Amino acid sequence: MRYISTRGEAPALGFEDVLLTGLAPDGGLYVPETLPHFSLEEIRSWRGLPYTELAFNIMYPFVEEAIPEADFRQMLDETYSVFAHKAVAPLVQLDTNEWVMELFRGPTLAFKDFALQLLGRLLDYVLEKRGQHAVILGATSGDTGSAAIEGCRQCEHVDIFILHPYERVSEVQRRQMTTVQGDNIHNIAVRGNFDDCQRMVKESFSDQSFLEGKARLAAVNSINWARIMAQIVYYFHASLALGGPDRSMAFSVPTGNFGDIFAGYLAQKMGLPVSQLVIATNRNDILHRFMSGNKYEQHTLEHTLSPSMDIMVSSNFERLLFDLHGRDGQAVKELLENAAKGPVSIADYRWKRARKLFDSAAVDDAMTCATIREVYQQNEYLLDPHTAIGVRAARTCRRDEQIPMITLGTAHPAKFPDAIAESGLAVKPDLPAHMAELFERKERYTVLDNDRDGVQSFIAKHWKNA
Ligand SMILES: Cc1ncc(COP(=O)(O)O)c(C=O)c1O
Ligand SMILES: N[C@@H](CCOP(=O)(O)O)C(=O)O
Repeated sequence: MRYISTRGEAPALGFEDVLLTGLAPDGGLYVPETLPHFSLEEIRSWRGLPYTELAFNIMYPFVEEAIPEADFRQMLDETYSVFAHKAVAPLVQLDTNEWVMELFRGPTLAFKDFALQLLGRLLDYVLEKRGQHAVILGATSGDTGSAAIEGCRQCEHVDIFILHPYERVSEVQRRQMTTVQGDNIHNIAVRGNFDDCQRMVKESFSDQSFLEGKARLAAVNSINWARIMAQIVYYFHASLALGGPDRSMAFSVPTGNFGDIFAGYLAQKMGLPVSQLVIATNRNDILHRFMSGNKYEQHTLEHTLSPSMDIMVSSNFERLLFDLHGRDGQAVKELLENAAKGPVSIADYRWKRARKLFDSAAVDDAMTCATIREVYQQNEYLLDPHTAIGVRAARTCRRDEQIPMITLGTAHPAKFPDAIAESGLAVKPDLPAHMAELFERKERYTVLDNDRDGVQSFIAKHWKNA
């Protein structure tokens, strides 16, 4: 399997190099040159398999040239054994043909654990094999950071630097990152927003000279193909649990960086019958405005009750644009260069092709709270604000009541007690036992200005072998 860049100018790479490279040198994102395709018969034969077996069947074609079967199986066993539910991603029914898939039963209580528990193991495996050390640099709006730290903290061959927007993540999210002790773990609160953090990360990958050639950067954000790969699996898992592939499914996906929903799009391309994908955004609704009106235009980023989705420059949207433009990297490059200067549209027939599968809705804070209340009153089931946006968008955009609609439950409500309080419910979601003392643990982080050079100097000074 070879991987090519969405900007068309970087050399194609194999899995190991894609894993370690993160962002392509031409600024693009790597995607597989061709996707594996599974027949309905083959998918049907996976019914009832444990999650790890399913994960192996779906992911192995992407990694087989780099990792022997037994080693990959072992990594998957270790990865999914840390989840608190036997089903790994259990489904909860809200109504007839309406479900939430709980993706927050991993150690840091968000869907990021599915990929980052695996990514840590993959990185360690490959770095060990090559005798190399890497400096992990990631940006987080709250959840990727803690999942990356948890997934990579045991890795012998990495230092981890995570940038989060200062005072723009929930207190639980911040403490999940800043209370993990370790000489190789560095949390930086940037006086800016998530887009600023993500921009710094991408610019640092493009020019790594600040590390003076002594180390290479590795990515934990969904710019790293391995993140997307692991997120494809749970679409198959949900479908198989509800009668797929003999019936089609619809998914509603709380969306920010477009990684999770892009994984759903790939699942469909790999043979899973998916009839609808709903892009569910908060007030930072650039993707909804594009999907509903073919206008891609950046607005000022706003702070909402769903902070993990406070994202305007949505990385993985580039991967979809690449497909919509017939995999013409030059066209994507020009489009994104223009998008940085002002509003852009794509050819109408390309946009209409996207609309066959995708719908979208933007949900504001008041509606998020109303949905948390509504579902709690109907089902005694507490949604986190991101999942609530998914449920509201699912109910708004549903095309066919006969088709199961599955909202991805992306985070545990205990991560966002302020949003739950704001919804007016008198319930306080408890943190699980392993996080019971979170508020007593000592925090360690550094606040830096929104200045790339300052952040890079900090990294250059603090990584282990600097
Ligand atoms: C809880 C939660 N929900 C939804 C999202 C959006 O996912 P994506 O960025 O893959 O679109 C994120 C972060 O990205 C998140 O942390
Ligand atoms: N919501 C994310 C933002 C980063 O997204 P990623 O999927 O590209 O890592 C977060 O919680 O950090």
